[in-house]
Amino acid sequence: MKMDIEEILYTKEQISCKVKELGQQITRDYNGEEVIVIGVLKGANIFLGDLIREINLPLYIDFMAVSSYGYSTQTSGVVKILKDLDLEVENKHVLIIEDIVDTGLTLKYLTENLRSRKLASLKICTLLDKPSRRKCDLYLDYVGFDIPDEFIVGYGIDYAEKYRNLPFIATLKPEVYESLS
Ligand SMILES: O=P(O)(O)OC[C@H]1O[C@H](OP(=O)(O)OP(=O)(O)O)[C@H](O)[C@@H]1O
Ligand code: HPA
Ligand SMILES: [Mg+2]
Repeated sequence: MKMDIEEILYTKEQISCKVKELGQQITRDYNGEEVIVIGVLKGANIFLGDLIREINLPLYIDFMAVSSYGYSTQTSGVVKILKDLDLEVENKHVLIIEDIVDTGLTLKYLTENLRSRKLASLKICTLLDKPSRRKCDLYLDYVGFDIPDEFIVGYGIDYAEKYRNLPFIATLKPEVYESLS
């Protein structure tokens, strides 16, 4: 996989430092309240695993699976719920954990869906934000890094389901996309 990498944007150490910072900020802001974190599968899985161990609050974990990118670098724009929550979220503080916000369409859909469930509060935490690509209005409560308009992989994030296990965040060489498209 190493030979597919063009540039490392964030190393394992830089990610770990940012995850600690986010965890501390979330711990302070919720002030001892119980929180349900919702990971958006599959991309957020690794970030969620690291982040929750930096959050010192009574915490419950659930997951939702939605998909819009499939095997492409372009969103289909159509978001489908593939797996819904197991936990009851009415009157609960809910924190959505995402790996990356790009067009924002995935989270726009998810937040609208969750808001109808009478939560006590709803916030979003994303490790990466690509604001230049946004196609809708979306407020992000916690953001790790703002990134430029480049397709990235690693630390849970895939291209055609590959590269999720890279411990860093990186761009791929152009020929990798050509060979898979
Ligand atoms: O802001 P958007 O343009 O909607 O893109 C962001 C979403 O796209 C990716 O997920 P994807 O649908 O590829 O599924 P995955 O998490 O299983 O990789 C990523 O993990 C975010 O959930
Ligand atoms: O930059 C990206 N990389 C991988 N998956 C994605 N889904 C949205 N943006 C991206
Ligand atoms: Mg993906």
